Amino acid sequence: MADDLLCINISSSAAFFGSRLSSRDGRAAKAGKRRADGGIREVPGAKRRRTPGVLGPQKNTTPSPAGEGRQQRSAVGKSHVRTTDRHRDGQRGPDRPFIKTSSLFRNNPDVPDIHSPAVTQVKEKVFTSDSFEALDLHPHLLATLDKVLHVTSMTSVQRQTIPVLMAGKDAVVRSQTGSGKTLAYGVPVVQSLQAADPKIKRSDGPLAVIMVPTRELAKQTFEIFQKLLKPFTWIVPGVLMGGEKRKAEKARLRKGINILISTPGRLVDHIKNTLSIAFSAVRWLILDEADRILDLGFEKDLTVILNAINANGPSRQNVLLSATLTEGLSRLASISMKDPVSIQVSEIPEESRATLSKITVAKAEDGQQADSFAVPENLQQHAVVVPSKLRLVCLAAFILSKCKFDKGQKLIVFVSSCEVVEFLCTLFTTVLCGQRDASTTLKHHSALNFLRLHGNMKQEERMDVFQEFSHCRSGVLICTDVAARGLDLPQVTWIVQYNPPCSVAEYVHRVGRTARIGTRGCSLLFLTPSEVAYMDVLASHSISLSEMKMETLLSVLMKDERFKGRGKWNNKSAQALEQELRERATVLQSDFENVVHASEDSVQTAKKALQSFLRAYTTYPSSAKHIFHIRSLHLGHAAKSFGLRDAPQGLVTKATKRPGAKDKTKNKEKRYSEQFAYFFFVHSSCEYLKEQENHRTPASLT
Ligand SMILES: Nc1ncnc2c1ncn2[C@@H]1O[C@H](COP(=O)(O)OP(=O)(O)OP(=O)(O)O)[C@@H](O)[C@H]1O
Repeated sequence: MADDLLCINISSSAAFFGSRLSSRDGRAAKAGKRRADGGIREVPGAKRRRTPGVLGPQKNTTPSPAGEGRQQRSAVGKSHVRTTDRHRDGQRGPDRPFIKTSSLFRNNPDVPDIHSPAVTQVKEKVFTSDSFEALDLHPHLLATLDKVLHVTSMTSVQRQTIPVLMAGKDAVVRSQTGSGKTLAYGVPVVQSLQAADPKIKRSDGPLAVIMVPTRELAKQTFEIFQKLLKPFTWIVPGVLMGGEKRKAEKARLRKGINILISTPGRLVDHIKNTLSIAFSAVRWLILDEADRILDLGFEKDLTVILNAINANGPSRQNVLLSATLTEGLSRLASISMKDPVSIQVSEIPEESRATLSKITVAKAEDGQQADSFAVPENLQQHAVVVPSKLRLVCLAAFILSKCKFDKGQKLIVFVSSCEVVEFLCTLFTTVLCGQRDASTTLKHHSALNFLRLHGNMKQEERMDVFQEFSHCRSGVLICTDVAARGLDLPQVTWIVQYNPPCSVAEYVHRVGRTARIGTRGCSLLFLTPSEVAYMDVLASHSISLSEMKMETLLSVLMKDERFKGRGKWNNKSAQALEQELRERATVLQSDFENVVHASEDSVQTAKKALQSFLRAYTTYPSSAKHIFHIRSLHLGHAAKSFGLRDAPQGLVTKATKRPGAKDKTKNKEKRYSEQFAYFFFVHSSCEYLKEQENHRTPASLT
C-alpha cells in the first residue's frame, strides 16, 4: 500500500460541496514522483521521500485472475505512511497538513480484452409506408394525429396492433423501445370510446384503465391522451400518481375520469382509502411496461386492482405491452386472456438462433434458451472496462468530452441508488462546472448542466426536472432506474450505464431512452475488470457491444487546461503524452478528493453514497452473482471512486451468500411472477388466496 500512496499538501480551506474550490496547490500534480511498478508508469512529479521505518513489510499485490477485489485486498487496510513531498512551486507551507492518497494508476487489476461473442442483433423495422388513413378512424382523430401529434405513417407495431385492438381482441405486444407502442393502444382506445353509443358521460367513471410503472411515465401518457382527445371533449382523461395531493385526486375522481392512467400504488391507495372509484364500466385494461407491472414488486398492488375491476365489470379488452416481454411471461399471461393475439414485431434470424444456442452461459437457469430482445438498429452500443479506482475520473472525462468539447449532446447517466445520484450530481457540478480565472474564483461553465432524478425527490421537483431535461438542448441527467422505462425524452444522444443494470431487460430499457423512433443514439456501459463476463450475458440475449478504450475516454483531459499537470508534454513523445495524461487524470481525481474531504459533512455524504452503492451491489439476482458479487469488490478502490482517500471503516452492507453456494431462492422471483401472471385477469381474490395458501402450482402450468 505504501507504494500506492501519494502525499498531497492541500489548502484545507475548501468548503462543503457547492462552495469555492481550494486553489490548485492540493493537486496530485504536485505530488511526489512515483516509482514505476509492475510495468505501469507513473506521472512525472516532484520527488517523494519516504520516512524510513514506518512501513511494515509489503505484501505481494500481483494481480489475480479471480477478480480485482481479491488481488487488491492485500493492498488495503495497512497503516498509512508518513511521507513528504515537494510542491510544484517547490515549497510546502509549514502549517499545511500532509494528505495521503493512493495513486490512481498503481495496483489496478489488469484490464482484460473484451471478446464480445459475435451475435446477430434482432432487428425491427420501425416505420411502414402505411398511412393512418388506411384505418377506419374518425376523421377528427386522423386530423389530430396529423396536426397535433405530427404522425402520418404508422410504425410497424402500430400497423400490427391497431387493427387487432379495433377488432375487439386482447393482445400481447412486444416491440422495441421507442417504436410507438403508446399510440398503438392509444388510437384504438380513443376510436372505440368516441364511437360509444350512448355517448360517454363523465359520470360513467373509468372506461379504460392504463397502468404504468412510474409517475413520469403516467404524466407522459396522460399528455398523449390529452392530445388525442382534443376533438372529443366529452371524454375525460385523468392521471393518478404518488406524490400528488390525494384530496385533489379524489375530487377529480368524484367528478369522473373516463380514461384513467395510474401507477399501481396510487390506484390501490384510492381503492382502499378514498373509495371514490367505481370500476363497473371498465372496457379496457392496459398494462404498459407489462413485465415490470407483473413484477414481484407490484404483485400485491395489482392483485388489489384486478380484484376491484373484476368484481362487477363487463367483459373488457386486455392489452399487455413491453419491449422486453419474455416469451414465458407473455405465454402465461395470455392463458388468462381471451384468445389473445401475440404481436411481436421482430423476428430472430436463423443465424442468430444458431449462435445463441452455442453460448452456454446464455442459458437461463431453468435450462430454457434466453429470450432475445430487439434494440434499435441505429443504436451504437459500447462498453468500457475501467478499474474501480479510475471510474470517477473516466466518467467525468466522458461527460467533459461530450458536453464541453462536443456541442449539443444530451446524456443520461444511470446509477444504482438515489444517494449516488445526489453525490455525483453535486460533485460534478462543483468540480466540472467550475472554471478558475486568474483570481481562482469559480465561474459556472454554461455548457455543463447537471440534473438529477430519483425516487427520493419530491414530486414537484421530479416533474420540474423531467420537463427541464425534456426541453433542454444539452445537459446531463444523472438518475436511477426511475427514468429507465417508457420515458420519451427528445434528442438524448448518449446513455451511460455507470452501474450495470440488474437485468438484461433493464439494460434494454435504459439504452432505449435514445435512438427512438428511427433516430440515432449511442450507449456506453461501464464494467470493472471482474465484470466483463456480463458481455456474454448480453450476447446471450442477442445484444452485442463494441469496446471503447479507457485511454480514449481519458484523452479528452489533454484538451482541458484546468487539469494541466507539470507541463512537460510539449515533449511530444508517446511516453511523455501518456505521462501527462496520467498526471491530468490524477489532478482531476485530486480535485474530487479535495472537495469530498473539504468538510466532515461532505465526507459523510460520500460515505453514504459508497454504502448505498455497496448495498445495491448485493441486490443483483442470484443468476448474476457470479459476475456481480460484493466479495469481488475492493472496498478501498471503490471508496476512491467516491473521492474518499481511505476505505471507510464499519460500513454495514447486508451480507450475501458466497458465489456458488446453494441458492434455495433460485428462480423464485421468476416462478412468482409467472404464477402471478396466470392469475392475471381471471381469478377473484378468494381463488387467488386459496391457491396461495395451498402453495400449489396451477394444473395448467405444469
Ligand atoms: N407513427 C409515428 N410516426 C412518427 N412518430 C411516432 C409515431 N408513433 C409514435 N411516434 C413518436 O415516437 C416516440 C416514441 O413513442 P412511444 O413513447 O410510444 O414508444 P414506445 O414504443 O412506447 O417506447 P418504450 O418501449 O420506451 O416505452 C414518441 O415521441 C412518439 O410521438
